[in-house]
Amino acid sequence: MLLNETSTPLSFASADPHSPWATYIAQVDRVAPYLGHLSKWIDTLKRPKRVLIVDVPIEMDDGSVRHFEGYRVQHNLSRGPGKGGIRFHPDVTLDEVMALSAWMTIKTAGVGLPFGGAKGGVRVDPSQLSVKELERMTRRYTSEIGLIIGPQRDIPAPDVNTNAQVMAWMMDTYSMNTGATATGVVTGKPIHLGGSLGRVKATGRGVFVTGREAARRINLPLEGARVAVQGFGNVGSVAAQLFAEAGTRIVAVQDHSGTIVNPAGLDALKLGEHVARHGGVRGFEAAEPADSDAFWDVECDILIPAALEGQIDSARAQRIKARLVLEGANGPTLPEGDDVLQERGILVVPDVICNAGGVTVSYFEWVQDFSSFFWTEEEINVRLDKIMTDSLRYIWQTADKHRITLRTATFAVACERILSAREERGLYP
Ligand SMILES: NC(=O)C1=CN([C@@H]2O[C@H](COP(=O)(O)OP(=O)(O)OC[C@H]3O[C@@H](n4cnc5c(N)ncnc54)[C@H](O)[C@@H]3O)[C@@H](O)[C@H]2O)C=CC1
Ligand SMILES: O=C(O)CCC(=O)C(=O)O
Repeated sequence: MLLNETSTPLSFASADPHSPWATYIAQVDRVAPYLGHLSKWIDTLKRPKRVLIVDVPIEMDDGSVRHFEGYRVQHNLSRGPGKGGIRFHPDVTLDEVMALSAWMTIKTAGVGLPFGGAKGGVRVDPSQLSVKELERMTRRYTSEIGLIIGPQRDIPAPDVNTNAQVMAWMMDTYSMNTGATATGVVTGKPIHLGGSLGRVKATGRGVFVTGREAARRINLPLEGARVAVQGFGNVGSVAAQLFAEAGTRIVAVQDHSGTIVNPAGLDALKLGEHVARHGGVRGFEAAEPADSDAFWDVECDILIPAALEGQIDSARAQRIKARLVLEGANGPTLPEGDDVLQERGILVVPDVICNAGGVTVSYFEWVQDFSSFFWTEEEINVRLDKIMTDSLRYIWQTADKHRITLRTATFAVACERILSAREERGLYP
């Protein structure tokens, strides 16, 4: 009988100790002492199950041909098909997609969804492509990863710089290639194509729900609380709007275009309209521009990083004024940043539970597509709220029991589920 797993080091992970994959590995190492006998399977979590690197050549509008590098990583499939978004960004790397897929494994298990973890990406700046070029690239990428995705195998969804239109092209391409309409192959689709009501706002809504519960526990009234948000895309804008509706003041927003502040609170809906028109927060009239680094010194009660990874290192963690950090983004805090925030008594609701609202409603979409029976938005929001609230409560009990952070507690809850499934399936799931 095999007692312990051993593994050779991965040859394709980045050597950078601050890379997203290195961050994920440090987080897994922290949970090992809380896994009991299951810790002998932990190497399973330190290696992606399957990594696909694809060449995506497309014809540009001027007739030239350009090649883009794309990835789909299935980190773990012990509990069900792979699930996770697709990112289009010029800085996408394999290391990053591996980490994002691994965080999906933890996230789906942490909220009890019957999925494993996967993620995909293309190294491209989509703002430099025409709509037709973007469509051609999406379709070619989908055909290339068509080898490993499918409604029962691995189900992509939106992430940074991808949206319902991109999901529609992916669904159509997969359906053409397989010869039958397959709505369940992606989630986050337009409503007419089997998309779910509530999916667009689901991730931001989940950030709000977990934030509301965490604020209640630390006796932080939302009425009048000051909120700073980094990233005003799908996740950040919806979270900001829901927090504003709950009576908070949005005092600072940063995105790729700039940083704006207004200590009296800015109108999140109007800012959303400005971003839709101008492509970023820069130039919003009802706020002052600020230096990008000054964002980390802003006087606030709640900080919502909702942009990219690796934003909160130990130096920034020393400067943050908030009492509560809600990780809308995946991987925004480095392990050393986590340590500083913990020492300073700043509560972090980690990505792997905080932003799980998106994949939860993706699960609802997948279920609705299979049953061809669609729910009302109210049903979706009520079920989402319950899953997020119940999951956070259980994670909090685990954190209290072991006196560990919410991040390590979410990993403990999730890893227990993943590694039990692995053990029950046998040696080689
Ligand atoms: N869309 C979804 O359903 C989910 C997204 N997430 C995570 O949330 C984060 C944001 O994703 P989305 O809102 O979907 O993407 P998005 O593409 O809609 O928005 C991204 C936002 O980040 C900003 N940004 C980009 N680079 C930046 C920089 N260097 N500094 C400051 N801001 C910058 C952009 O300006 C934009 O406002 C990502 O970490 C993503 O993985 C997590 C769970 C689900
Ligand atoms: O909705 C999904 O399936 C995945 C969303 C995602 O990529 C994430 O939670 O990071």
